[in-house]
Amino acid sequence: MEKKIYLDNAATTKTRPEVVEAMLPYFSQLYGNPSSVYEFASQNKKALDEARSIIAGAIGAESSEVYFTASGTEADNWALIATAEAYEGKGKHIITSKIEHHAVLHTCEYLQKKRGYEVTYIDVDENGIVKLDQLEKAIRPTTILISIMFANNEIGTIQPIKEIGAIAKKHNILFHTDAVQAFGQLDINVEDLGIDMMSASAHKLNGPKGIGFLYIKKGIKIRSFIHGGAQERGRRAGTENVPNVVGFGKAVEIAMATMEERTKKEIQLRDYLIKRVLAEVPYTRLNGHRTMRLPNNANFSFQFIEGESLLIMLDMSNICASSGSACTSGSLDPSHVLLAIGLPHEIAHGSLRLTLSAENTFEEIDYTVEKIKEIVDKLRMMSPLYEDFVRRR
Ligand SMILES: Cc1ncc(COP(=O)(O)O)c(C=O)c1O
Ligand code: FES
Repeated sequence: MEKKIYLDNAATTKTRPEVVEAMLPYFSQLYGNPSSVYEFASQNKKALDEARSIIAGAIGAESSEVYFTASGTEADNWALIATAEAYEGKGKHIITSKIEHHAVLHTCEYLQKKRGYEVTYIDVDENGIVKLDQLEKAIRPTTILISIMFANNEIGTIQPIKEIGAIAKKHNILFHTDAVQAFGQLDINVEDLGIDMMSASAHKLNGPKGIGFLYIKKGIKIRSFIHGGAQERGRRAGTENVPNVVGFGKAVEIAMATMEERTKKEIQLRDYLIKRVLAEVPYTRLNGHRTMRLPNNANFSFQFIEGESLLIMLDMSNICASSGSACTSGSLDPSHVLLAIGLPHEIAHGSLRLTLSAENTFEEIDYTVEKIKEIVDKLRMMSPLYEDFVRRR
């Protein structure tokens, strides 16, 4: 098979042709600065407003509560750092989980090490669900923020967001969620779920790279993050990336219109893949929750092998996959998420993340399963651990 089989949609997705088309005029003909007063530039201002309104509508928010950022990472940094600064008077304690993306974890470490904050990292159970009793017990009078991701980027586990929102509200604490993987895959209504702040990113839902947003509920006292001009209601300065914002709006419009049909297809492909791999590859486990998981995520651990070797050999078979999150796949440390769900180091190392799209086919899944079987067999034959296991059996 010559064609690439792309099974890494949690890392990024293909920008849809309709999105590219919507963006193009804003590079060429419509290049005005949205802050300028003349008629020519007002079209840019209008385009920003339209995209903001589409995005706000998609999460049950008002346009004035959506702030564009350069990435999901920036939105996470903003939510955490600016809340820390604005609520310092109340206290310096933050609660998060052990399985957050590094955009949250490394920002928490920064606040701990450089700014004197205390951070509690809540455990998850074997399926990756945050322990709610532990979360509630961790709350102190000085707690200013709970930040728990909507759905995990590695194992796909979806958190009980509504329950977490209710706990935060009961204790009068702000609740931020990193919904970078969830937005476009799951129904989200910030009001119903009790979310005060939410991060998202366009390139995970067939939009362009380098554009995200932070939802900040009306009335929340949160500081500006980038200082300068009056863009984004004075809270995030810098001339807006109009083409990217337009592309984000278009991607969200399409994602919302296609969500039901698209995720139904993804779930069929995902469940077929999971069923075949678990049935046909011995000494294999599925990581993450069986049902409370993103429609397109499958994450396996294969005993006695190295995930890195598996990835390289899949690549030679034209299959794009990942062994963890994109930025850590270059490192040899096992994933913090797989360790947090209780996997021993050697099993965490033998993991593979396959994240599908509705454009994948059953034929591609069949080919992938055959390749996995072949490669896992080959790697096990070369593994001293496997040899040892077989001898002792
Ligand atoms: C859960 C989660 N948060 C944050 C990010 C970062 O988003 P961005 O790539 O837009 O910076 C990612 C992307 O890998 C993610 O999966
Ligand atoms: S920094 Fe992105 S996954 Fe770690």
